[in-house]
Amino acid sequence: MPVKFTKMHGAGNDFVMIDTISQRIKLRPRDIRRIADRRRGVGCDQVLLVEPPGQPEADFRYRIFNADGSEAGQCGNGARCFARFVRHRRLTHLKKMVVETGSSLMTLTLRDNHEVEVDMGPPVFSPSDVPFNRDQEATEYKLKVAEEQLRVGAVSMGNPHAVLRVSSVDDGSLERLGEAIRSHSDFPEGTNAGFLEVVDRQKVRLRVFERGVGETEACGSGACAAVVYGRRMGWLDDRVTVELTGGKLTVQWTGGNNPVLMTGPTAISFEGTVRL
Ligand SMILES: N[C@@H](CCC[C@H](N)C(=O)O)C(=O)O
Repeated sequence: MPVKFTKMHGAGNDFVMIDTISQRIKLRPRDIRRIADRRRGVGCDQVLLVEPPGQPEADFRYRIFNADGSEAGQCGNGARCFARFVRHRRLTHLKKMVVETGSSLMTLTLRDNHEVEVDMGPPVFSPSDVPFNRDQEATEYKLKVAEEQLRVGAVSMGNPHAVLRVSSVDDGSLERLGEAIRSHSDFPEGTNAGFLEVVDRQKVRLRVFERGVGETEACGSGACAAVVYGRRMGWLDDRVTVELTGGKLTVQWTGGNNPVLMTGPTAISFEGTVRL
């Protein structure tokens, strides 16, 4: 079966976008894995499926699948690419649109120079909603990984994130720790693991080991979770530049129940057809 796709990325977090409105197709987890395979398929961190909206307030709906075939509730960089994709494919003339994902309704705004701002909604801290196996909500928790006692923030941005402050993201042990945190049994649905280096109150460096993928060049929801945690801990201001391996994002959060705003680049790499 031939399936048309557009390959995109946001700061190096790469996506295969498939319009299932004009192509009447159903993809199984094994099809997703095949498409995401960097040797046997197109190659990407996530496959995003564009669908007609389910809720009346939404202009579109999209589903997010990690490279391993698992479905996720949120994808910040994917949301930016999604807004650019539906404009590029002339599926809408809107520059501001409401989009439904597995976990929320989000407002996406196209800005100049192919930048897109995403209103990610308020962060969620209640452990049962992250989900994270703790009885009491806290800004920071102890987490035992192998023999080490770590301190992490646990935040849901529509998907689960554990964030750990480190003195340098260039530390050689982060890969091992990232893998161990991603699959830690205290996160019953797994988690994305972010390592945050605070450069100053308005600038951080971040590496993210994503659930269902491994280390990615950027993670939009991970950038939001890291800034939220850093601001709650009193290390960061309301507006922060997040430097990831693949590029920079700007995250703004004024605290409390206010939404987290994330702005960053989008790029179209190529278009093609994959045979499943
Ligand atoms: N790359 C994303 C996050 C994608 C989903 C994540 N791996 C999960 O399983 O929760 C982003 O930019 O937010």
